[in-house]
Amino acid sequence: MERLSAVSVQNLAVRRGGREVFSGLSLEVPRGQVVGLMGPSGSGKTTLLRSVAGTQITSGGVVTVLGQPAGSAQLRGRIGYMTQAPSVYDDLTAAENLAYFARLLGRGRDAVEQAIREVNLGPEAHRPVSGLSGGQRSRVSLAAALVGNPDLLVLDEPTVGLDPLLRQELWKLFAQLAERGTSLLVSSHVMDEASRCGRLLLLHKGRLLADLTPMELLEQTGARDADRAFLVLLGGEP
Ligand SMILES: Nc1ncnc2c1ncn2[C@@H]1O[C@H](COP(=O)(O)OP(=O)(O)OP(=O)(O)O)[C@@H](O)[C@H]1O
Repeated sequence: MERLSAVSVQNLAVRRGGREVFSGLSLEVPRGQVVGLMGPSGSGKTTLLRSVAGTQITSGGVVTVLGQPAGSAQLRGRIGYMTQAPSVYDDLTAAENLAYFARLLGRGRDAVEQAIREVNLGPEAHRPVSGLSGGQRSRVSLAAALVGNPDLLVLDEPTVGLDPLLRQELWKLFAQLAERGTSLLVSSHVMDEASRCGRLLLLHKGRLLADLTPMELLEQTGARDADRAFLVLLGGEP
């Protein structure tokens, strides 16, 4: 099972700020699919993504990423991680940022140009990041995660602040990347994005509530849409 998974989480325990976020969380992220990590604010999505990226201190359990322990040096360059806060240099242009990250990862100019094309940045790529809109900045961060052509993309709410057209374009890009064999773990609290995923992991209060396809989510709950389905899974809790 583990060898076939992009990510395998077993009995993960994490405490943050003296509070238990996870106590024995286990789940698998299959390879070559867009897996949506869904759940309300505070359910633990970011904490799980940090654990996968190897930036979260854990207090128990095992997280295996592409067959290696999370955070190990061999994974550098094989994972692209886009955090919620933009993680690029404000005083550089998008293209300069990407050239810098590409150099760190041993990639050339073509990787920079491809990443700019993929996130549809266009002329904004040559303006300092400080002068870009929120949506443009988040696309620069996404391009920075893509520039190493990683096997696994870990994206923390990548579509927040984007207009519906851009959101649609990005979900199309995610599907194309998965078709090429990239594994994607994408968090969102917007349940209508659930239908765009190949598989869903639903988190609630640090527990895995469901691991299913969008179709199964609707079938199993009898709900008309993902928003209502989630409420049904919560037992009618608002
Ligand atoms: N820096 C921190 N210090 C202490 N506790 C934190 C910290 N960050 C998050 N937490 C707590 O950890 C729990 C999980 O938070 P997390 O950010 O992983 O949730 P989330 O599902 O990503 O939420 P959101 O959708 O709002 O980003 C929450 O109860 C939160 O209060």
